[in-house]
Amino acid sequence: MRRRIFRNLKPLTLASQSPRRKELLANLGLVFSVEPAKINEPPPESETPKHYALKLARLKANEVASQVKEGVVLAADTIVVYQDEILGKPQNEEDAFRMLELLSGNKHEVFTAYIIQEKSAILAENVVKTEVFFKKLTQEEIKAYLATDEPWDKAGAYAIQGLASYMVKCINGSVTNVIGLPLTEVIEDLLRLKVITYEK
Ligand SMILES: Cc1cn([C@H]2C[C@H](O)[C@@H](COP(=O)(O)OP(=O)(O)OP(=O)(O)O)O2)c(=O)[nH]c1=O
Repeated sequence: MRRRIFRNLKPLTLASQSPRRKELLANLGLVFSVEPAKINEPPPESETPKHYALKLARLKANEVASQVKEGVVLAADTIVVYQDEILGKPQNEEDAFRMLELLSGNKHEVFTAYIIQEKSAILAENVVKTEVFFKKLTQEEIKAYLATDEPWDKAGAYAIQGLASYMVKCINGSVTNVIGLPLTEVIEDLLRLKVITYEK
């Protein structure tokens, strides 16, 4: 039995070090190479969260697209936003604790911006929003979670796909968007741009 819906019409490079993004695409049976973008993420300025995520995704896409010989590059950036405050990856334990205290018992937004680029031409760019509702967390619970290695490389200091899954009461929007790539939209764009097509 075949485990593949899509085949490539063009080579695809994922410009990401994120094991989650790689797994999300690999789960669909997509064929792609991985080339992490080596950029220093600048801190947010006065732009909106949506524009900040797009700015970072553009920087990543540009860096890798300038090096890739053939095909298209897919780059993305995910941020967590609580009442207009952008929560990136936590810097330290104190930072992670503060983030989880903000999210506790509240609604926040997760934005993932993605870019599909070929050489210097941006073929598609999009920002997708998901609303996430957290249960109330106790201090003891946050401490126990922070003792795991899960929060450190995640925006907002949690992983919906991991140990924090029980902390999420409900979401409004795409779950893969929270994990790092809004697959519905990304696949639609890759099909439209004829980077991939359906297997016969
Ligand atoms: C909120 C949330 C974020 N994340 C992850 C997705 C991203 O990997 C990370 C946000 O950081 P990003 O800066 O978007 O990505 P990255 O540094 O991991 O990889 P790269 O820049 O090379 O593409 O947080 C989860 O895995 N689960 C979650 O529930």
